[in-house]
Order: sequence, then structure tokens, then C-alpha cells
Amino acid sequence: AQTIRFAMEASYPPFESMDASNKIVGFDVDLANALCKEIDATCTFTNQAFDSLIPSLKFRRFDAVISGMDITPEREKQVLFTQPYYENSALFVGQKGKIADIAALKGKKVGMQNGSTHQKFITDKHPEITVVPYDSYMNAKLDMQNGRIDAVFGDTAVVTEWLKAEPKLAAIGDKVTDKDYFGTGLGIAVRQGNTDLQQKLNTALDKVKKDGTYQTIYSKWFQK
Ligand SMILES: NC(=[NH2+])NCCC[C@H](N)C(=O)O
Repeated sequence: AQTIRFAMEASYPPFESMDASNKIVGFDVDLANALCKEIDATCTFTNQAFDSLIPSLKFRRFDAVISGMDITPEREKQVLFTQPYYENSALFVGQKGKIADIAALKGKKVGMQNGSTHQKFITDKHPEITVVPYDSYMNAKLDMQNGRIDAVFGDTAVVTEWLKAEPKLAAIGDKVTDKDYFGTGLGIAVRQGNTDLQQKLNTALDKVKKDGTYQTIYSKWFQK
């Protein structure tokens, strides 16, 4: 059987994180395993810095990236994406009662992962906000909670889990849905030209979306 080598940045629960035994677990892992089962392939998973995922894919160190990654026009110039497997938008979060709205972030420090769509969005659309890039959203969140930065800008799905777990945090403003950055959803990236794998993954995605497998995995990792 075929082996599909997946890469991800695994400090991003519930999409991917390291469990107590240093195994990568999460929604993306379960979904990829379900797809590999359909394709009759063996999946492997490797943890890597987020901003190195696309370069490593191009260098053939891996076959696919599944990492809560937004399908964007800019990334589509470098890689091929599957159909979206998760709807996405972005949300600012800060300490409760500190920042009233997005306008109040002017001159403030906002953290996010280096190489993320969140970084690009703020750089392009909100030059009045100071971007503070991190190796992981977990470190950005810690700095925000310690008051070193004023807010974190992240995927709504992830940030919403933080808000449920931590009563001292609050959303700032509404979800950001700009299609050029977040609007088309999360996809699995494969190399340009690897339409064979792209098609296999797309067919498998159709199948798991239809037969209930996707919903089961979703309910395991995301609360309603
Ligand atoms: N596994 C991760 N650390 N993923 C971060 C993804 C952030 C954002 N959705 C992006 O595509 O840029």
C-alpha cells in the first residue's frame, strides 16, 4: 500500500497537538487517518514549524500538509489544495474588559503564528496594529495572558475553544471572514502537479463527509 507522509505544526489543539506520550493527536490526525483508510494508504505524521510546512512540501520531505491551513490565493500559487474540509474565519481575543473593539487595537500588540494568514491579514489590512509573530499560538496566548501583548488573532474554531475554557478571556469584535485570507476554508495541501493525490484525497473527503465519519470526528474534537 501507498504511504502518505503528512506534516503539521502540532501545537494547535484541537486540530493537532502532542499528547502525553508525544504522539500527534487531533481533528486533523483523525481526519487524515480516515482518508488514508479510504485510499488504503498508510499515514505518517510529522511535527514542523508552521512557516516551513510549504517549503518542506515543495522539497518532497512530505506528501501533504494538514495543519488547520487556510486555502488562500497566495498559497495556491505554490501548492495544490483539496476541497475545503472545514469552514473558517478569524477572531481577536484578549483579556476580558481590556480592549473594547477592533478599533481600540490601534497601536496595540497582537500576536499570532509566524507565517499564518492572521499575520498577513494584519500586515496588509491593519498597519495601525503592531504584529508580534510567534512560533506557536500557545506561546502567543501565554504572553497575552501575562499582559506582554494585548490580543491574539487566530482561527475562530481554535480561539472559541480557549474562550470556553478560560473565563478571563473575551472575543474582541466580530469574526473576520475576508475571503482572500480566511473565507474559503481549511484544506490539505499537496505539491503542484500531484493531482493524483489531490483527487484521491478529494474523493475520500466526499466519502467521509457523506457516510458520517466526518461528523463523528468533528463531534469528538469540537464542542457544539
Ligand atoms: N497547525 C497550526 N499551527 N496551524 C495554524 C493555522 C493558522 C491559519 N489557519 C493559517 O492557515 O495560516
